[in-house]
Amino acid sequence: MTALIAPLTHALLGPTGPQRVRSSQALLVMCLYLAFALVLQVEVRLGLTSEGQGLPLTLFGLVGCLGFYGLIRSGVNLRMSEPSLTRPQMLYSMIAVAWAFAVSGAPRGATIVLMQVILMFGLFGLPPREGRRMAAMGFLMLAAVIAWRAWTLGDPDETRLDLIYLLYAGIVFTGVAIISVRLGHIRERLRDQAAELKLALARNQELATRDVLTGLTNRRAMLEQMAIAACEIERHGQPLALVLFDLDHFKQINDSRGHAAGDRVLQRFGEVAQGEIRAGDVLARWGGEEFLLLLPRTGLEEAWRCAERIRTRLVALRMEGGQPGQPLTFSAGVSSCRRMDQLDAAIEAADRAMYLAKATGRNRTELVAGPGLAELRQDAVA
Ligand SMILES: Nc1nc2c(ncn2[C@@H]2O[C@H](COP(=O)(O)OP(=O)(O)OP(=O)(O)O)[C@@H](O)[C@H]2O)c(=O)[nH]1
Repeated sequence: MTALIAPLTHALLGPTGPQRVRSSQALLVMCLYLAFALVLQVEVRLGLTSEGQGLPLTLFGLVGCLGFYGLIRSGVNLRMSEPSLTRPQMLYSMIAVAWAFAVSGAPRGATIVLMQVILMFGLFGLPPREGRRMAAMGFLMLAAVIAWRAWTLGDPDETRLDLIYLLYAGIVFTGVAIISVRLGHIRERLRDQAAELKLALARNQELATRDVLTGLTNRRAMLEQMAIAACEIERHGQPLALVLFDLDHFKQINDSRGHAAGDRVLQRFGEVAQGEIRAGDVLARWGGEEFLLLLPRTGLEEAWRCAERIRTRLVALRMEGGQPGQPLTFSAGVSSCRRMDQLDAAIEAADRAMYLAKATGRNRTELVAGPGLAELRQDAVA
């Protein structure tokens, strides 16, 4: 049974998404209309409405329902300024109801309820002002039909009754207009709350992924970024490189010039390094005075050059370092990773290389092992 229902639903409503919602609403309106046509037939059978007047109205409604469903199901509505077709559907239905008021005999007053149902549909799909405009239009349609009836029938009793119906319609439609204003306020509040929530989420995301002092990516977010970059290796086959920076003699900056000065140095280093890397690279504050640079699709040599570029730039700025008379410098370790499962080992290798740089005199960039380092260094100096 379910095997039958799913393709049938798909054929009737189309794939999921806004178009399916529109198709199902058009079908729902068609069902309501069929119920209305049935009641109209009962009126005809009971002799309250003439058959000659009931049939064209039934056809009018049916053509409208099928037409709107066809427009939506075929996707033609997507080329229109209002793909939901709420306004034209409402107008069409209101004309049908006004027509029903014109041709129904004694039960015509009940058609006002139908007009109300149509306006209620509009409450959800239209802005409040449009909803009010529709209510006014419904009222005017009824008034026009009543005027036409008074003109053609010339029966004062019927006209008096019609005017009473019109007054009731006025009350009902005013009520709908008031509800539309209230709904509009609720919708506005919901929109504001959704915007605030979005903002709060973005702020939370920022707090969760950024280092408060430097504004750089924090350690937790960096781990995620590295995992993503490592996954990418498997797709395009190019390695990723890591550079771990540790500012030299940083403790002495704190000790001699104070913690706030140390903070400013950390911030400044972040800015300088950030200015020297490519858009796809990620610089993170890894710990106290340690920074980790992730370079996707980059080999060891290129990463080493990048670290040296940052070092040259930093030294050129001649920021005051921890040692008296010496500029701020860093020691850095470079490593790379060619497989996802090598990522932890690559972080450790960068750490070991950084300690090697410290141990061999600071203010330098090291690789833990591997050939080519001497040549790299010579190239960099040249
Ligand atoms: N101002 C400031 N200092 C920090 C922060 N985080 C860590 N530190 C300090 O950074 C210093 C790191 O000192 P050490 O690990 O001894 O290293 P160092 O003095 O840079 O010496 P070497 O690394 O051997 O060159 C410590 O004094 C920490 O208190 C921070 O957010 N702000």
